[in-house]
Amino acid sequence: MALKNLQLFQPMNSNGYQHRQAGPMRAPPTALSRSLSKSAETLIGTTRCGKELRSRKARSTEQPGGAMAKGNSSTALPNLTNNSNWDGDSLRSRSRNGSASSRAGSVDRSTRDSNTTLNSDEDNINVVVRIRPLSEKERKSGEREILEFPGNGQVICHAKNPGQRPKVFSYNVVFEPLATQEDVLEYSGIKRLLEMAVEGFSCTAFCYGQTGSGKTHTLTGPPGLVESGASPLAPGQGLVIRSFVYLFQLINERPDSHFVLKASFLEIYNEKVIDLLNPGSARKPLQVRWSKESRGFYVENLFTVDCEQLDDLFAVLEEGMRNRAVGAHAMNAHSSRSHTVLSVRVRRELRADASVNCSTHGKINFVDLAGSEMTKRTHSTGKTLEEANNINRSLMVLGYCIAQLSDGKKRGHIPYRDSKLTKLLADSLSGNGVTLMIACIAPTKSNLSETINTLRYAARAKKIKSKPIVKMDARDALILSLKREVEALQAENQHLRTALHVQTDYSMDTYSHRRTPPQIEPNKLYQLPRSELVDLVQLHMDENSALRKENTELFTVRDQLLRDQELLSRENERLLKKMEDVNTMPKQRNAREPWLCPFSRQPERFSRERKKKDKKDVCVSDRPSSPQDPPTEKLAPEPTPTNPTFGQIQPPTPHQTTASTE
Ligand SMILES: Nc1ncnc2c1ncn2[C@@H]1O[C@H](COP(=O)(O)OP(=O)(O)OP(=O)(O)O)[C@@H](O)[C@H]1O
Repeated sequence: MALKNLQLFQPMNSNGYQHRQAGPMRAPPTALSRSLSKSAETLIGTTRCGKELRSRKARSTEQPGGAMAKGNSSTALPNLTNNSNWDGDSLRSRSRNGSASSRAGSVDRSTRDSNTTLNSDEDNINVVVRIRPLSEKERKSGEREILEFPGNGQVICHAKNPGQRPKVFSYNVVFEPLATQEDVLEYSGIKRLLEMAVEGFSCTAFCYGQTGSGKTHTLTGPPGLVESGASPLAPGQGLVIRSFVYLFQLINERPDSHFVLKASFLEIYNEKVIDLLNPGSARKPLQVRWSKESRGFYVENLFTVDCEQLDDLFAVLEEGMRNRAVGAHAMNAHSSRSHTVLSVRVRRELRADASVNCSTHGKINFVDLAGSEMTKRTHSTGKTLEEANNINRSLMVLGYCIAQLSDGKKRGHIPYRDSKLTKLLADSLSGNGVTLMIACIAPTKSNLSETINTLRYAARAKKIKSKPIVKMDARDALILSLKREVEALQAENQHLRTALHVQTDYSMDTYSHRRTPPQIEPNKLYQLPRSELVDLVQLHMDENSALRKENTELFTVRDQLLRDQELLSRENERLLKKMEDVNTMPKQRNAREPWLCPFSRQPERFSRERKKKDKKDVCVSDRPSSPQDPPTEKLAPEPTPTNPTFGQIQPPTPHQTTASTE
């Protein structure tokens, strides 16, 4: 009924979002339970960022796990399948090895979108694949390409030996080597993630793949581009900068809401979490802790930066990129030696209706994973070897978590706690978040086994299901949902009353003594003392249950009336049928055989007399009936109505009809 259909936000309704009931109201946390971040003053000078960024640094008031102050409540969410960005069959290509001549031919979108199989409650992780072009080094050494893209989101890996069968994988979208950075923004589904982050969802985009496969290139462009301060519209700029531009575009399109953006940037280097916005000279690691309140992991004392303008986000990215650990090895001269997580929290304060303001807490994470590497091939030794081992270990744990999560039936313990990376990605992988995985691969024969590993990894991740939820303050959610429910019930009851012609009026009937909640001025809700707030909630709840009761009563009346109507219409039909039968009979016979007239009161008596006569007729009949006799026409059986008007007119039996004609 009304409650089931209740949605907290209009935009969500239109997208078919589902409602998850607000949890019980919780008391705001104490200041101590919030995570603290270092004050701006103590940090100036420790970072190499420009003045602009420093001026934005502020003490964070955010709660562990993402929500800013107060408890969280949730509302469920939309299906990635509906993403309008995913239209474009013209982009499908049948090119081989990226030989597509047109730009349009460089993106391959599956028409068999796996998400279409999902029900509205659950969403799958969206997985796309990007294949980098041959590097100069590979070209010079005459490396062979072994990937084929037949379209429909498929990637075919040809085996090293001609006798072996090729392996076929399929994904939502495949970006062939000629795909541009802009293509990735348009067709990867990242725009949808950003829209959802603005609506209050927790979203994550992460790049996975072997070392040198193009993860960092996809997220931030070629080495040094971001740090050089190049224009955000430069063709090489990666997904992060492009997403920032789109995020601000979304924000500017919503003048009815007030947005607060906060960004943080960290890296996990050798299993230590380092704040990239404030690494300090000693690069002191931060602790990853579990928050009972938000039921998630968070990084203690992580620095956050208020970002009022687009430039602030650029500055955060630039600063973090300068501070992240990069090294060289045989397979990549600018190899990331750590996993990085850039988070932008989006707090949206919107006026839900005339009297209630509420806020949502969305988030978008960009995760650049360090590449898995075969230490033999990268010739890693010493420090690089230690880094590689840590990278591989954490990726192995991530792989294990993905395998467990994707195995819907046998889901057992998920070892998030086994690495810092999985602790921080737990939220995105496990349930409440919306996740995009960009699997990056190299096209060459020498990378075949790593490529197959990545594609398998991605195929497994594609099976993970999640139920994204909007995070909003519990108190706001509760009041808002009660108000919406009251309105929906009132509208429904009014409709029923009109339909049933029931004359009830709130001012006149038993409902009139009920106290109705007062109209609270916009923006005043927060100023109400706690006792009044509790009273307000109580009033809404009372009104709600009274309306629900009335609703049930009205439905009972309506059901009874519907039943009566059904009986009447059945009787009507029966009578009409009889009328037709009568009209098709010859008139004379009707005159002689009054029991065929449905409106006569005589037939009952006649039929009893007739029965006696028939018995005699049977005795004097010419011959007994035989199985070869044509079947005699039967009249429709009578209904057995409960209505007393039924059953008074008995039609003649088939035998009587036959006898009368003889
Ligand atoms: N799509 C692409 N177009 C052009 N050049 C690319 C593309 N993808 C990757 N490259 C180039 O390939 C090289 C390796 O890419 P990148 O550093 O992004 O790999 P990675 O997967 O991040 O490696 P690692 O895990 O070692 O950090 C870089 O010079 C990068 O510019």
